[in-house]
Amino acid sequence: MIQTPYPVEILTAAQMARADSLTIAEGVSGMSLMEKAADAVARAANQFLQKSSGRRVLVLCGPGNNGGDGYVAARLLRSPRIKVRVASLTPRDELHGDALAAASAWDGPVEPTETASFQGVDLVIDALFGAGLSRDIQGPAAELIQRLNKWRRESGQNVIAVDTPSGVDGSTGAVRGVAVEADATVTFFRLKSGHLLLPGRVHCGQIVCAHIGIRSRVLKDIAPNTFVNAPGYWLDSLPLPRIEGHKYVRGHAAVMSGGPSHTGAARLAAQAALRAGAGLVTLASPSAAMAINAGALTSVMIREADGAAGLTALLADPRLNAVALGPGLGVGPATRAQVEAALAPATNKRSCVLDADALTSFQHDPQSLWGLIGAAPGPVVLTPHAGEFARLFGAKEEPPAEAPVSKLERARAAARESGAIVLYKGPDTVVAAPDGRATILIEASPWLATAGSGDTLTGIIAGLLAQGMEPLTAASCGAWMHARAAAIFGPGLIADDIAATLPQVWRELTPAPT
Ligand SMILES: NC(=O)C1=CN([C@@H]2O[C@H](COP(=O)(O)OP(=O)(O)OC[C@H]3O[C@@H](n4cnc5c(N)ncnc54)[C@H](O)[C@@H]3O)[C@@H](O)[C@H]2O)[C@@H](O)CC1
Ligand SMILES: [K+]
Repeated sequence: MIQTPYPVEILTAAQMARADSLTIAEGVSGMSLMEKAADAVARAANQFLQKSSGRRVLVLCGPGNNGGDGYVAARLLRSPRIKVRVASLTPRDELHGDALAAASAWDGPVEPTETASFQGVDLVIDALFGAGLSRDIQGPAAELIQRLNKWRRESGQNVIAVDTPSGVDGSTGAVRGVAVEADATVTFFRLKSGHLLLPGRVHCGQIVCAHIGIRSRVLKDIAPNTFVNAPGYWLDSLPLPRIEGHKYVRGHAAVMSGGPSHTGAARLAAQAALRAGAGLVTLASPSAAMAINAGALTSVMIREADGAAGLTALLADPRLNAVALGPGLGVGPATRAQVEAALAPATNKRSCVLDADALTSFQHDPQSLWGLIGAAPGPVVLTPHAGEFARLFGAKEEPPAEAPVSKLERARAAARESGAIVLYKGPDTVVAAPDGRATILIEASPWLATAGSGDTLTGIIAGLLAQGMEPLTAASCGAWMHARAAAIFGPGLIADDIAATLPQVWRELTPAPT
């Protein structure tokens, strides 16, 4: 069974500060948290040093408690075998609180960072800035980070970041001016959104989440609403077929096909819906494309459905409980009419996934789509990529550096505005619900950037919705399965391979028969 290496909740910097203060209020000292945090950093450093047979460590300390972690890690790491140097951005007499206490407990020399040399260093610990980063990095700190990144690239040696790579905003993943490129990042208690959102994620390298004595029960007070999109979040609600079940219990999904020269996208989606576990999948095909579609299908059923009227007639069957449309449909009024048919009020609950052309067809009038979603007979999932997202929700200009708005918050706002589950695609796919809950995908594969990959994702989600999975979980699980299949298949992947690899993903997720 696949294990998620991280706890499921994701915190903002403010929520993490609250977790700290609730813990301190329970009687745990800030210094004890710092000692444990530094111990986790020292352990990670030791692992790197063992692998590289390195012995010389340089710890770069900043002005706050992140720097404090650095001083403690330096003290814990130093041994007859391991030589540790400390360089600080700030003179010791300008430090306060736990950081000052940590610096005072370090009895070795402290160099100014301006003149600190990387010559002969095997490993650098970046303890410059963590959760307290509050503005763009400039001046001597920026020059130091540039020098560090250059040294890392040229020497091939490793960098471990404490809490976040300095310069990465822990909540948004944005680079504030310049940011450390790390091989590993050791964070504490829970991941922060900036660890998973781009570009922060790329700066983090491998992420370690260490226990430092903060109890999980503080989360009751904090009530986080962002989660790691990995099996830990949705495994319990994964629909599994039952021995006494039959195909109708597993739901019936419909996918609308485009015209004769645009049929492939819908077939990819339909195939993926079946592989995602829907009991039955029907491809709704315009009459002019029937021969082409029928000749290319086996387990997917086919029904003639011309335009919106044809779709309405098909959906009169109450057993069709999930419908997907968009891939290959074309942008324009005909597609808008089909979306209206799919979202038309009905007595049976029917989920709907809208992708690609079904979204772009509403680019000049998104309000009318929000109206349809509000009246729809069941949950609606929108799956825009960055371009479609900008067309539907406004191309929000890159935010000013003072207040970066993350992909996570943009997806959340979009879900609130549209009333739908919004799956904002990318290597850091975010899925957000109108009630504020959101997930960030942890599984990623560069091989997913291939034609038809999005059509497959649409189908997987439709297949999971057909089986009755709650929509935020269905969209999240769909995105994860899609990325996991691509990661398993790897080099040479084309969209057809994603559905073909889903059985392997299912095997990883389901308990072995006993
Ligand atoms: N009790 C706690 O709160 C714990 C905190 N821990 C560590 O403490 C860190 C947070 O500590 P702090 O809140 O002191 O914050 P930081 O140490 O991340 O940074 C705050 C300091 O950096 C300065 N600063 C912010 N942005 C700057 C910029 N762009 N250029 C130059 N200076 C800048 C601030 O003025 C302040 O002096 C965490 O990241 C973690 O490493 C850990 O020790 C675990 C326990
Ligand atoms: K750091």
